Amino acid sequence: MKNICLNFEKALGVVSKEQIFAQEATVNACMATLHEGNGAGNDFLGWLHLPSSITEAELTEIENTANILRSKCEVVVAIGIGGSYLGTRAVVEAMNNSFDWLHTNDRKNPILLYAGHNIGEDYLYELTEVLKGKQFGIINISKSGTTTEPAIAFRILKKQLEDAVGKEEAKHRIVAITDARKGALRTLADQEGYKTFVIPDNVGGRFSVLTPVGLLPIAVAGINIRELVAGAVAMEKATDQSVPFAENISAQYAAVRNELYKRGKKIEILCNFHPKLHYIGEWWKQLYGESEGKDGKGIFPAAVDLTTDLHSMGQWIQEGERTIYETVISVEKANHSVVVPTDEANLDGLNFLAGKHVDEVNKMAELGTQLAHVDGGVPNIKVTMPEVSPYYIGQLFYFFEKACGISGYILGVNPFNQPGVEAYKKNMFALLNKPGYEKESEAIKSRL
Ligand SMILES: O=P(O)(O)OC[C@H]1O[C@H](O)[C@H](O)[C@@H](O)[C@@H]1O
Repeated sequence: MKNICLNFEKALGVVSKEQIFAQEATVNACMATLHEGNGAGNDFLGWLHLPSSITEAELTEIENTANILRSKCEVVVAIGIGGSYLGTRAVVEAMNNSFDWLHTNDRKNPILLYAGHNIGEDYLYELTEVLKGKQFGIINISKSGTTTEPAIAFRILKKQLEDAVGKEEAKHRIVAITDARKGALRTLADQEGYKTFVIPDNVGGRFSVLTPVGLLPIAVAGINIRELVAGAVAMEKATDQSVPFAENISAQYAAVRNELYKRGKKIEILCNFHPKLHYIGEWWKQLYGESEGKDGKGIFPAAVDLTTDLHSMGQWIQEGERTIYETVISVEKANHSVVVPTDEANLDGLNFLAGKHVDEVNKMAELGTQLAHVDGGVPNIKVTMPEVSPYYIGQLFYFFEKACGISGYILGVNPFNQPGVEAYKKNMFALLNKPGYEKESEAIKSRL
């Protein structure tokens, strides 16, 4: 098996190779801080050796539970937000057929739907409507067990399920993934007798995709979680502390992005030329946004789908403020084959493409875009994955996680907390008159 690889040749100019390699000692020190566990947020380092510590028994238990849900349900709703949602969706959207829900006959896998990642009344109405008359189950995922969005969705869907199949059967169709001891979801799950999986204390939400948080719903969708984990294990080895800087892609990516940041490149745009990787970008935005955006610092993580967004954001990227750089996820080969047909009339003038694979056209768009953006003053980093498969997505996850830990330490922040997320929650509870928020309610209302 190959590994994903990193190429930053086209990021050079604003910063030189020598300047990047001059960071080797700093990067190695940050890597050591991670591995020795003596830096900020060191109680959240469970992800570091997570892939290689997943046991056969854990995988089997997850697969067995997935099989129960798969045998009982046409639809499974994964409830969760942020780290309890994005990794699953990233894998499922990348691996499932893009028109999955239209494949209604002889389905091998239940349809996976999502809830709890917004507070949309219309979304929840439409979801509850579509579930009427369907055999469905629920995976309720919340590390803290107290997050409002998933809690509201669960309250609604739990009732619907119990009304449809009775309380007893509902218990067999609900799985909770939460803290071992704390939180409202833990209390509820224990009281109701749901099957539960634990999110380890030392794994933060945005680093949790390779725990049952991601593995259970991904397995329910019929995707091979063993390959996903195997890919992550391979990358855990390839980016280990023992691997020198010159060969360590996570170390290099962390160094390059910080060197660009120091030189005024404040925004990183993760680009894909593969529409099915859209949610990889969403997952990556949470990983880097929550890890680095604090203390008045941090690269702003943005993401675009190309060529789609070349027809909307392309102008800005080419000629807007020169504070951006790009990291392109490049997929070497497509999983399927579609060839551009010949057309006798050739009214669209496309016969010069006849006989070519669509992916060949896409690759030239990718190359042309890279050169145009580099010419326009946008440094370009490339992460190449041989194909879109669970194995290489597993590699990609771990590659970005490891680089994120190192990068956060280079930046001088605690990459493993997210104190800023609480501000909106506090205001929302005050505005909603949550018991215990009386003072805050009074204060916030006087500002309206
Ligand atoms: O899994 P939960 O505890 O419900 O948290 C879900 C998400 O929401 C929080 O507000 C955090 O900002 C995220 O880091 C977390 O992934």
